[in-house]
Amino acid sequence: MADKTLSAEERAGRAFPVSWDQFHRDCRALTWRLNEIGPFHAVVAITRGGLVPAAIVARELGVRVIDTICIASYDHTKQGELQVLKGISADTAQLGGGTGKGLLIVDDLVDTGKTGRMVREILPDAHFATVYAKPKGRPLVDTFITEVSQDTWIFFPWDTALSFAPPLRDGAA
Ligand SMILES: O=P(O)(O)OC[C@H]1O[C@H](OP(=O)(O)OP(=O)(O)O)[C@H](O)[C@@H]1O
Ligand SMILES: O=c1[nH]c(=O)c2nc[nH]c2[nH]1
Ligand SMILES: [Mg+2]
Repeated sequence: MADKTLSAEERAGRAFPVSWDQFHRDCRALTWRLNEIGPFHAVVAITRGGLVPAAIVARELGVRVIDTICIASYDHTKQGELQVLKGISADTAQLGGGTGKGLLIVDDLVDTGKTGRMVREILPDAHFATVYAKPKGRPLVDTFITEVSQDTWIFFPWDTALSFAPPLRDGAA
């Protein structure tokens, strides 16, 4: 049984650090795929992690209508109850005909799929794209670029900073 005293990051065990450069390249690769599926009336970013890929994807696709759906679940690395803090605007809802048809939802990743499931309930006909996907969340995503194992924690460039790494012979992992 999973140890509830450990954070998701501690349970993950493995680390997958992503640089800005890598993230930008992965977002562009995602857009190549999405470009074959669109056009989309608007991009809906799941904040906050979806804001960065949404900006890059919208720029590449030439989409200028961008909205947000604001969901909070993880307090740093512990996932709690999902809270929708803000939904999409009436204008965006109208563009998607009420069910999200022709809208592109963007997030940085799916992990357990809890966030994605909630967004799918709100906009069932929207296209859901993430840059990274872990196996549990993968079935919820229409398009993604890289799958990482469930026991991996992805470190995004906006959550990290460059720091000194001791040489391997001094015991660094
Ligand atoms: O598939 P799940 O297990 O639901 O996890 C994925 C979600 O978790 C993270 O967001 P978080 O709630 O940490 O908020 P943030 O985007 O503001 O960092 C991430 O950006 C996804 O939105
Ligand atoms: O920065 C993050 N990395 C992850 O792997 C993850 N999973 C859920 N939420 C997450 N946030
Ligand atoms: Mg998020």
